[in-house]
Amino acid sequence: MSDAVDLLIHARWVIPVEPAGLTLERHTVALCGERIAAVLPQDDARRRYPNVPAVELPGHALIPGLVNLHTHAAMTLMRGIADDLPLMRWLQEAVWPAESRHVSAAFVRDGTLLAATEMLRGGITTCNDMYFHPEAAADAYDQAGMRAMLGMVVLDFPTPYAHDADDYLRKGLAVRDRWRDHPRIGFTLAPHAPYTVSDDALARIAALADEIDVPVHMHVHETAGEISDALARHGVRPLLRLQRLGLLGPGFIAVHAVHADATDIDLLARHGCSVAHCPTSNMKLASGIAPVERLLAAGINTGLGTDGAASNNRLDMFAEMRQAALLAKVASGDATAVPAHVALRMATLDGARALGLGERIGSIGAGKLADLCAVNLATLETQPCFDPVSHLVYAVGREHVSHVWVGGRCVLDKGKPLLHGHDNELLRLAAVWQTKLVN
Ligand SMILES: CSC[C@H]1O[C@@H](n2cnc3c(O)ncnc32)[C@H](O)[C@@H]1O
Ligand SMILES: [Zn+2]
Repeated sequence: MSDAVDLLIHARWVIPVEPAGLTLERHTVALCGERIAAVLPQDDARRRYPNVPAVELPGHALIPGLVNLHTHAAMTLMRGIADDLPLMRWLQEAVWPAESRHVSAAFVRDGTLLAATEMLRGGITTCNDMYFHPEAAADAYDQAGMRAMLGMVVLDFPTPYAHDADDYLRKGLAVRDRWRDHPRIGFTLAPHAPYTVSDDALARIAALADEIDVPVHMHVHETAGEISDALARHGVRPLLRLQRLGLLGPGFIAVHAVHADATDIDLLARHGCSVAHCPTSNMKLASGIAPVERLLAAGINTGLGTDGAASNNRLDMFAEMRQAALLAKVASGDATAVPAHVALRMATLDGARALGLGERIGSIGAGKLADLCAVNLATLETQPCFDPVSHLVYAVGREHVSHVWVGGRCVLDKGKPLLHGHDNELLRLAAVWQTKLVN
């Protein structure tokens, strides 16, 4: 065990996520810089490190920082502009027109700062973001102190951000070059969806993903219409088309996978792909229910995502854990489907693994980065507490999050943000954009 320790976090419960099902009572997580040096019983820690600064969490559960495996962060500025519509009407009648009028680097920077603040307050320390102007999003995550994977997005149609697939790729790669050595910012290739990107561009993205070794982040099989349109246009289901174009592999993150039949599940499993399950967005857009228990049974790594704030409308991974656990039971008719500890693993380690970060984040153990979230379980609505994992998934909300660390740096202290934007400034920015969007 390392003796170079600079912070002790004494918690009533430490839930490391790995090994599965373990809850450590009255344990301490000892930090050294950005990493976890040790996890040990509190009495031992107090004896061994009497002079090291300590944070006391006497009624709290300490869990790995939550990993939001799919979002469009800057869409916080469009929260509530188009509710109660199905996906294609939502995109074509409301969201894409609004994006073509308003999205700019400034929009993305401000919207992402708002999103990062919301996410960090809710215990999310890493997100997988897919949106225009990743250079502006990178600035926001840098300022907020959050970890993020940014999509080098590709669409076949022009937007104010880029005019064709080549232009999207060139811009994305230039941003990646500029942020290459940042400790908290990484990149994915992010073709939007099978119905918005051509075979030619997809084949180039597949080759590029291999060459530069980045994950591929893509909406896939979100609606029944996507499947029937693909059958009419290409003669095959979208996932089979993607496989033929060389896109499927361990770095492929299939977002939604709502309409995944046995052949699709077999394809995803055989290629070691991951799925980003977004239960709230899928319910709100009436896209359907992803077959999560069958994905898990097939051994497919499945994380959780919020999607953007215009289709959820919260960036709240406690809500997603609860929805994922409940929806799996309804869909399968089996109350044992997605138990609480599985929902927590999906929201942490499985998300980290999908992003290729499973060795660095997603669980609490010596050597891992200290991305941590403390949840206050000493409240009236969480008494009595027989099992903290049960409360984390079924009883608490994000308002119970008290402390958050990203890479050993405290970004939320007793509910107070330390680094990210000041509330007044964020409120002012949101008001400015609201005025612009209604005009
Ligand atoms: C290329 S930037 C991302 C692009 O995706 C749009 N979007 C947001 N949510 C969804 C969804 O659930 N399915 C498909 N597309 C979605 C977003 O508005 C941007 O245009
Ligand atoms: Zn999405």
